[in-house]
Amino acid sequence: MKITIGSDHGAVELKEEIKTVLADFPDIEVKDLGTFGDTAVDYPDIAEKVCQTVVTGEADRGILLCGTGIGISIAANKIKGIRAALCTDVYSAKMSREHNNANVLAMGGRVTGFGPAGEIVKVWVTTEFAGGRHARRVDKISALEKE
Ligand SMILES: O=C(CO)[C@H](O)[C@H](O)COP(=O)(O)O
Repeated sequence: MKITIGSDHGAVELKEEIKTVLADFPDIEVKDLGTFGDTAVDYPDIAEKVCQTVVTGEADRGILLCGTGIGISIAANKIKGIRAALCTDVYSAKMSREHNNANVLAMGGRVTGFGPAGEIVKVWVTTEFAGGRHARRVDKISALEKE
């Protein structure tokens, strides 16, 4: 699985931690689109860069981080084809895959600690979409993009 990751300046350290967690998954290839330092950047720009790789198929999924995860998930969900889930707990992360087929995981570097974030990422990358009744609902989300 190819995963593109990106953060604003509010979550650079969490991004590094998540890359360490994902390094334990031999089948996962991670591409980091930044940011890489303390200099402030605007989270919609990062959301756009990462989400473009998902909608074009260059990446299978994306992980987006900002201070709270809120702004970057709002921005991501403006992009057609993106289903970004802001997660602060393992159960939501699991359901975001199983029920919502989320193709982007968002978290907040100023909200979620390294330990919980690692557990969230692990379950998010290993949980498959359940389909069935959930597919009908996800299709209805896609239909909303056309309205
Ligand atoms: O969480 C965020 C968006 O939801 C951003 O990381 C946050 O707004 C950045 O703030 P600042 O420029 O004060 O570091």
